[in-house]
Amino acid sequence: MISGGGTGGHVYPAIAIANAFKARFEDAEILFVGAKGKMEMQKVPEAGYTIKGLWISGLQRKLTLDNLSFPFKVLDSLMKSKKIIRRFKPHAAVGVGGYASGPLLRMAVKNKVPAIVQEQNSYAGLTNKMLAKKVQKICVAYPNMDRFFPAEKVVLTGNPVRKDITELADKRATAATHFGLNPDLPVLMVLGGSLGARTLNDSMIQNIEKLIDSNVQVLWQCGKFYHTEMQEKLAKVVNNGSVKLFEFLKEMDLAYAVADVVISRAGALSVSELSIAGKPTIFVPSPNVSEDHQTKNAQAMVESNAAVLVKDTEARGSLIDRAIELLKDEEKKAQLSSNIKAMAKPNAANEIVDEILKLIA
Ligand SMILES: CC(=O)N[C@H]1[C@@H](OP(=O)(O)OP(=O)(O)OC[C@H]2O[C@@H](n3ccc(=O)[nH]c3=O)[C@H](O)[C@@H]2O)O[C@H](CO)[C@@H](O)[C@@H]1O
Repeated sequence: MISGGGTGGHVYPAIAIANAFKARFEDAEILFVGAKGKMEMQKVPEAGYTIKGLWISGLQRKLTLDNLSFPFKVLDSLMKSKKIIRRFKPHAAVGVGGYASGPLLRMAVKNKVPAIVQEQNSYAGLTNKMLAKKVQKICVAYPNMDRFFPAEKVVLTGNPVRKDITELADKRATAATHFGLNPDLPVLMVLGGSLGARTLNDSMIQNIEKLIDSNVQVLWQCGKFYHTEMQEKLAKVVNNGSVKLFEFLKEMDLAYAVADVVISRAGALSVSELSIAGKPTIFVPSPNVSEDHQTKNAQAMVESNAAVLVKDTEARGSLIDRAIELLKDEEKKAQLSSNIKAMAKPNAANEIVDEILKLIA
């Protein structure tokens, strides 16, 4: 049983673990448990798995009507989790962070189901911190996570990444055809995390003409909340077809394969995937996340000269110029590519499956 979600940064590692488990045990039965109305309720069935939804959300920092219903939601989710666990009788439960994994994993532990959590970030999330005392193992992606978790439970596996993203060699030509790009001209990919990023979108709109004049082609993922607005704004500037706007990229492997330089938020999974893909990257960490954890995620890369960091507050001014400069600098691109690749942990999903199997045994 695998539980969690809310954003791509939780959902895709969950799917990667399920796929790695299925690859070893074809007949394994896997059930996902997510939060009603959240991204996992759509993405998990698309990946071929069954998911059940709990009525659960986060606690808001200010007093809202939603907060009044929070205790009821927790109680309802705990009861529903208990029922789901009793019916499905899992051999193990894995929590990937996000609202639903709290009640599900608590109930799993209470019902003596071996339990693991997977923490994607260099700064531990609230749900995982609460579960840490109860579960048997905590699979992490960054060193020194015993600041948050009992040291004897921590295993450094890296973040589980979808298999197609670990196999990019020879996909560039197919990818260029797929996106309608000229394989001989440079490609910039702009990635705002699973939900899109206002700063990156504004920087793009302000600089479209500069990019086109520099012969740069762009794969620009703007996020579902910004799509209509960006489409309208893009229609007003001259676009010779070399700027491709997407609400959400389904074929991330192809997008990574064709990108020469990437501008990205520093969500944990983006960082892990870009490392595996070996892409020269400019990270613009989101300032809107707890404890500024995206800056911490990106910092590890920057300290190893494996990526460039531009602060969110400075992005509107200089980001696109720096990307154009980097696209032209072959030496710097090669150096960043080889250094970021050295940080990759492409076997994480399999190592997590090993940990699950040890617990079951
Ligand atoms: C705003 C916010 O709360 N962000 C958090 C969220 O990130 P968020 O979900 O935004 O970002 P991540 O970078 O961790 O993961 C994004 C995932 O979505 C996929 N993807 C993205 C765009 C797209 O068009 N298509 C696509 O498939 C990526 O390939 C990746 O697998 O969870 C991460 C992991 O806990 C945290 O580090 C982030 O700080």
